[in-house]
Amino acid sequence: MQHFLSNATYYHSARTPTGDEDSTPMDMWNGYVNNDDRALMKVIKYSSPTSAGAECIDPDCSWVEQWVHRAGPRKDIYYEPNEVKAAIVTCGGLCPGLNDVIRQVVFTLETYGVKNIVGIPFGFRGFFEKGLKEMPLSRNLVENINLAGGSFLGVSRGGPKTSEIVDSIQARRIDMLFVLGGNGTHAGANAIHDECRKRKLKVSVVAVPKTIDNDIPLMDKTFGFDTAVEEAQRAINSAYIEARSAYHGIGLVKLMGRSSGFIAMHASLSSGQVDVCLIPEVSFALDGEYGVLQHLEQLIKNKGFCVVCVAEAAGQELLQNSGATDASGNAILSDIGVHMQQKIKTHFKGIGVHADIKYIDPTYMVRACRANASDAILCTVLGQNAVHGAFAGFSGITSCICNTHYVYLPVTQVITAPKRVNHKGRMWHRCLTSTGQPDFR
Ligand SMILES: Nc1ncnc2c1ncn2[C@@H]1O[C@H](COP(=O)(O)OP(=O)(O)OP(=O)(O)O)[C@@H](O)[C@H]1O
Ligand SMILES: O=P(O)(O)OC[C@H]1O[C@](O)(CO)[C@@H](O)[C@@H]1O
Ligand SMILES: [Mg+2]
Repeated sequence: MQHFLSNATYYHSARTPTGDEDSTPMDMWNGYVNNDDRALMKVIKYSSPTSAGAECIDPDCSWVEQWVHRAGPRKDIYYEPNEVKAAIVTCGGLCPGLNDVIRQVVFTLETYGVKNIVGIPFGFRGFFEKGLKEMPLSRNLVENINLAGGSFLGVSRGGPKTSEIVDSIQARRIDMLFVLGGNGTHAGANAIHDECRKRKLKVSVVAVPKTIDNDIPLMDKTFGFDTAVEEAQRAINSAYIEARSAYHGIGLVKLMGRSSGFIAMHASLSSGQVDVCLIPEVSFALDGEYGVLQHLEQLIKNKGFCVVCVAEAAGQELLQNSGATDASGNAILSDIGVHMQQKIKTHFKGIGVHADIKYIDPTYMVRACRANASDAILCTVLGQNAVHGAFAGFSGITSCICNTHYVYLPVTQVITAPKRVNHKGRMWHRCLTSTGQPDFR
């Protein structure tokens, strides 16, 4: 999908180099990314599949180069900016940085010369629900939205069928659709892209990977994850202070993560205050000689207090499952935090040892805040690159960071399955070294 219509005017003349900055002759340097530029996805050569965290394509783990499109502005662009109508939609749950991305998408579109920019309110529902009107967007309007958390456009789960969304895209004459969301949203974006191709519509569908869960494969991280970890750390710190100050204090913190334990693992690592970290990727027993409760008993005996961090999806096999799903079809989890709180209380009562349990569930607090510095920068780059990708004529891509480089990945590649913590990987083992916890099996 790359038939170039015009030359890009993305760069301001003030940014054109004077010729002094480097040795590239003035007439050759243009500051644009070449269409054939690629980034290497993986840089470690594992000599054996038994190496810690090895990700091998072949059984013998031979080196396979995987190149991906480098993101950034192209000299030749596919659309006439003044004819473009661009729309932005934010789907799924909230995530720090949504407003930063919306803002950068608007800024970058305007820099290209796009005048018709709209926001679709409340996720994919905004394409369908009567009474939800598209919101005209401009630099002036979005100038300060990054100062607050949430989504300026609103979010939602569930919503219309793909064909209805594409009917709406067609009726609204949208040329570029920027879709901000997690794995569900990416599946939605892919379905929209496919339907547009089927109908031979010239629409660029470009996603930006958002989720505090960090569960989208192939990329270093999703925006919002760092901020969520930082906020989660505050909850752990409070649990630590409460536990440390109480006689036989046990601080218990439950952290979000629908199907993966990245937030729990990273917050445990970064806080350095956690004695036991439980994630869904590693099964554990609560009862018995090698169970968590026995270990807590030892911790209380030996150091007088302890802190436990449990991911919300951990230990689901120990609980009754209602089978219920949310509007997007995601399973509704049973509450492992409350379950553990009760189990710990009962256990210590049963052995006649005093224990003071302080349970903290920060829930939405880790994601309803504004982006921290590192996420704000990531959002800025991903948002700008999303627009460059659309102008380059790409569709069905996501703007992300791989192996520290900014790239475009085909959406189809990132919706295969949610990324999960590798229990044989170095990071999980670092976490175990830090907490000092044994295997609970
Ligand atoms: N397989 C799918 N095909 C088409 N649309 C989908 C699919 N899965 C989810 N969606 C749509 O994508 C939107 C967001 O999905 P979902 O609620 O799962 O959030 P998400 O993008 O995974 O973000 P979060 O990380 O917050 O859960 C919803 O409106 C949902 O209807
Ligand atoms: O926003 P809701 O529907 O309450 O969903 C909560 C879920 O969303 C997330 O915050 C992001 O996927 C998960 O960590 C959590 O399980
Ligand atoms: Mg999801």
